[in-house]
Amino acid sequence: MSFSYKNFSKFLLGGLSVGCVGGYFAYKNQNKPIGLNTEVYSPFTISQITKVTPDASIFTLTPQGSLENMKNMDPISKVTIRNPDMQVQRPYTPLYINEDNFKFYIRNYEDGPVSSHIHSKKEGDTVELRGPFKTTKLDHTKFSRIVGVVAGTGIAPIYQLAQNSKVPVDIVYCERPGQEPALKEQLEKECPNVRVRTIQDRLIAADDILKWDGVDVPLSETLCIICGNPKFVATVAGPKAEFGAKQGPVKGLLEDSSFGKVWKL
Ligand SMILES: Cc1cc2nc3c(=O)[nH]c(=O)nc-3n(C[C@H](O)[C@H](O)[C@H](O)COP(=O)(O)OP(=O)(O)OC[C@H]3O[C@@H](n4cnc5c(N)ncnc54)[C@H](O)[C@@H]3O)c2cc1C
Repeated sequence: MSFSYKNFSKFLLGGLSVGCVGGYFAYKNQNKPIGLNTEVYSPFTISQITKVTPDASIFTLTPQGSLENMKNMDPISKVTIRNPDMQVQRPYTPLYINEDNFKFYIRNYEDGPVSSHIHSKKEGDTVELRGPFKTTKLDHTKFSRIVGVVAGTGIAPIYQLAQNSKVPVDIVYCERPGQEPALKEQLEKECPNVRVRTIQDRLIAADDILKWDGVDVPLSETLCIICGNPKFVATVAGPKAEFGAKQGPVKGLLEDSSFGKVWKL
């Protein structure tokens, strides 16, 4: 078979087209952000901001790159968000995992470099995320009931866990007087296994955590998770050890409780 000039031109043209199309996609992919990953920060668009309290909002963040690492996450997972101007990062807990976007409940601290950075943004703006990371090595699946003792945005990790747990979850939710216990009704509506007890106008007591009606799971099979600022955690279960992820001994209100495990987040 002779290979004419005409055939050769067709061959060359075909090759060039394939090369161009391949090159275009390679170029396009090269410029597309890689999506959520643990190594580098990746851009997310703020697709919605919903004000929940005067100083806290729910931010819906949509990845500008691949959705791949948004799936198959285990509770409790977190990501870090950074303020690129100051090179400061902080952990945040998505309320829902394994979705196409993240919803975060974030409180604004005026002197806080990362929370104020996020709150300075408007819908359509970009923030940078890295993750996902496991928040704790605790295996919650070993327990037949979970009690969450939370303050303020400490509701976020328990919210995520409750969404992904089939066992009963009883939550003691402490908020400042006059401050709306955000997400309470939403959580109870979405999760029939969840009950929320709110404490706003007084200090939390041991009975608030221990005494619930209609419980048939012994405390020895119950996991108690505490999440809030360090002072709150110390009041309920004693301070966490200062270095590393060490729990420190159980003190405070739960010192004499017989929970199967007490875990400070
Ligand atoms: C595992 C994990 C998950 C978290 N998830 C969330 C989340 O989903 N939503 C959320 O809003 N926050 C969450 N946080 C807290 C968050 O990481 C930051 O600490 C918080 O947003 C403040 O960061 P910042 O850089 O703005 O201020 P910082 O520089 O950290 O602090 C600024 C000021 O605010 C005070 N402050 C900071 N945090 C608290 C607090 N919790 N209570 C009282 N005073 C405080 C500090 O004492 C300081 O005066 C989480 C923390 C951890 C460890």
